[in-house]
Amino acid sequence: MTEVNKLVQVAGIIDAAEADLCIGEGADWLGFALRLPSGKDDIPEQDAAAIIKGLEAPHAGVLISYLTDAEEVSRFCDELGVVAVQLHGDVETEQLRLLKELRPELFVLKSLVVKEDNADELLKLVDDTHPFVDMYITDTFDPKTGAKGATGLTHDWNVSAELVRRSPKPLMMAGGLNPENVYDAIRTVKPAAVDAHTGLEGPDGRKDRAKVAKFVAEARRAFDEIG
Ligand SMILES: O=C(O)c1ccccc1N[C@@H]1O[C@H](COP(=O)(O)O)[C@@H](O)[C@H]1O
Repeated sequence: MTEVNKLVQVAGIIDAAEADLCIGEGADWLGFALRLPSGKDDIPEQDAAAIIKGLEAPHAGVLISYLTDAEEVSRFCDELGVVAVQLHGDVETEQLRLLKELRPELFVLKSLVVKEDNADELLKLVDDTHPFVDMYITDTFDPKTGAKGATGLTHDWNVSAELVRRSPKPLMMAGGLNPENVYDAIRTVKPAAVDAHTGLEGPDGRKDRAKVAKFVAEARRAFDEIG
């Protein structure tokens, strides 16, 4: 697995062509959002599994999920062949503990959904869960829709920076990142990794090659500068 530092992830992969495009332009990890509460996944599970199984290290597939039950998460990760899972639901700490016990080798990312004034709540979540989490991922709450992922919205980067300073585990920064803001985001927040979904899409809803290429290049430039 890629060293989980200076890592660039692209989320919301919808088919093999898009996966090839992202890997070709230098992304490290690919995120697949599956079993979404809406019931409208962008890619069939068997297609995601086939892409994930074809990825060669250091590239890896990541399950993006709202599942909250450790055994269900573990089974689904097995079916897909992922080495990492990103948990966006309200997972109880006990389920995170159980997941680590069941699957110590599985790389677990837990989302921290930044709202207007929930920084203290997120810091407490980090305090409670960090022994069972490998990396945190920020995301942005959209108060208009109640959405907690892939909103395309940025949040207060001061909160992200505070989370990076206070968390004993590394942090992947996400939420409204795009080729134009990722350089400043990394220099301001100093995360270990970055991730983007909607900011890399063209008007057709597919990943835009030029946007992915610039996102990766700008992220690498900023990571090199922060050392
Ligand atoms: O990618 C998705 O479809 C998704 C669905 C449900 C929860 C999270 C999801 N993706 C994560 O959201 C962040 C931020 O997205 P955006 O860049 O603001 O559009 C993205 O990095 C994914 O990890």
